[in-house]
Amino acid sequence: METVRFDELQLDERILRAVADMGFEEASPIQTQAIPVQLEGRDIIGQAQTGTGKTAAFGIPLLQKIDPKVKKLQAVALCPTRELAIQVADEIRRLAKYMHGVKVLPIYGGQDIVKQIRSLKDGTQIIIGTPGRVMDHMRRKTVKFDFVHTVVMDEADEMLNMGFLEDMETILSQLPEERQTVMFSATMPPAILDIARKFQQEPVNVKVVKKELTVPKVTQYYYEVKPKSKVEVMCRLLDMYAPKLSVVFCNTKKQVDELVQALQGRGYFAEGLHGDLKQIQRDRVMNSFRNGKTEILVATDVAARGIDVDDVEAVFNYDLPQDDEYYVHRIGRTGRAGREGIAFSFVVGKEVYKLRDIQRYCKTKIVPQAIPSLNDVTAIKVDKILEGVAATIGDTDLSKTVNIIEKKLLEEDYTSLDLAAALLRMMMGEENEDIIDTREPRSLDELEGFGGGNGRGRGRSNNGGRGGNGGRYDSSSRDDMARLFINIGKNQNVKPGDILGAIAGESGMPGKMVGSIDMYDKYTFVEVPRESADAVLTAMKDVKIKGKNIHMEKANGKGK
Ligand SMILES: Nc1ncnc2c1ncn2[C@@H]1O[C@H](COP(=O)(O)OP(=O)(O)OP(=O)(O)O)[C@@H](O)[C@H]1O
Ligand SMILES: [Mg+2]
Repeated sequence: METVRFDELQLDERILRAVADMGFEEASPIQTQAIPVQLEGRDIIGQAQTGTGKTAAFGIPLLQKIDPKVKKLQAVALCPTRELAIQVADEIRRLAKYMHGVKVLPIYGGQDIVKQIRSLKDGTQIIIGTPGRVMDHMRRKTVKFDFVHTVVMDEADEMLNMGFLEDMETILSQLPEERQTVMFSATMPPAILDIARKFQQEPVNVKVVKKELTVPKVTQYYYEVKPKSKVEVMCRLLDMYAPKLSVVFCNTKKQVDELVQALQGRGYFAEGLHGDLKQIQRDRVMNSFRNGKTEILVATDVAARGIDVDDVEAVFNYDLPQDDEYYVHRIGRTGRAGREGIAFSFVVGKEVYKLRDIQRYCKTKIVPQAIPSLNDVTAIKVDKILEGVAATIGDTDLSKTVNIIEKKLLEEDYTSLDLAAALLRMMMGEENEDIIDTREPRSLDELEGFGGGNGRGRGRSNNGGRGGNGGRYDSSSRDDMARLFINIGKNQNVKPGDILGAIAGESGMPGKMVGSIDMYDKYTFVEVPRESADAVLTAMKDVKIKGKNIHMEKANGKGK
């Protein structure tokens, strides 16, 4: 991918200086392509892989348009989470370092609103906020949009997922019509196009995602585990790979709390982050993680999007994410700005099929790994202890200790070798029997059928762990299936059965021919045999489901 130097982008000299201070040498591909488009004033939909500098890709042109002398709100950026609002505000502040008189303010719920109002009055030109809090200020008339010329939606698709659609619509409808509207994310599901159509004018699509949605420098492994052994497996991996910082994703707040307890109990520096914590606690945890005191951040998906912490070397999917997109964002917390990273996913039983779907969606390779055996972990531990021994011999005066040992050896009838071995044994901890199955799992590419099966199904030769209950998932192999998009989902109270029923009823195709039905909040993907896809689309043209007129189209790789 062709990139340019920042000084080739016709940027304000003050921004160039700030960019140099930040240590950026070249513009990243998304920056190279998206900055000129925005400088022209065009609306834009920007898609690029995680950690490739989308913040500066919108932050730089936004700043270039700010007039520091005008002490009025000029630009609004919306983000899905508080942590992200703070981070984006920090990055824009760094970029604005030499633009004296530019004030950037993050605004989010849980923060003292009176203080916020005071700061807003103080000539703030740029706010970075969560939609809810921005709405709040709008209603109180403590923000005025008359001079706003730029609005950014960072992680626009996530704001939709979180149900911010109405808030976003209200905010956007209150902004001056003459404005630039900018959207960025690493994933752009079809639903986002509705927003674009509504609020943007002839947007330019800038897409620099390559073949795969995930970053190539992130090695992706998965482990087939039993629910009971997850904690143990995680600790083994933490010990084996010793990542500087890790982010661990769980699907529920309760699981986050439980895992944090388990890890702390085993002596790891772990802290939890989720939506039930008070803002002050969330800030404390994030700060402690950013400065390395907390080595393991255990979080729900609040930390999946946008969060940028330099030394995150590993991401764990302790629970597999519900949606394919989340996998991309979660593992994107490592391998940022060209660094390397490693991602570990745990699958229990038939979740392996879900992971196969994720692999297809990301167009990447998620490689099966055997769980490290206790012997593996012990070997690593021993190596580390012995490295420590060598270091101590190298730089400590041991003469007094040697005296103690010499004396002891004269009194006892064991050798110095026995003594060293005993000390090592004591440092290694108890020797337990390894109760975890540490054989290598099957590769995702070798799986047959559609899942719904009965657990792990080890045998490679017999039946490959497939469902085997005559269910509809068994009818064909997935490559024969076409994926269709429907613009309704869980939020409309629609169940998979409603969609299945409508398709079977309208097209006359037997329900069991329908493959997987993936429901999201606002849309659904259905698989039907490829040769029947057109007939289904025609049959479903003027159909209502649950009283709603639906629209169906081929997914064309969207969403998968
Ligand atoms: N041109 C550049 N050269 C080097 N580093 C850069 C450059 N642009 C941005 N960075 C750094 O790269 C890191 C990732 O950037 P950023 O957070 O903007 O990624 P992103 O594309 O928004 O990722 P995500 O999809 O996860 O939100 C940041 O630490 C940022 O400061
Ligand atoms: Mg980002």
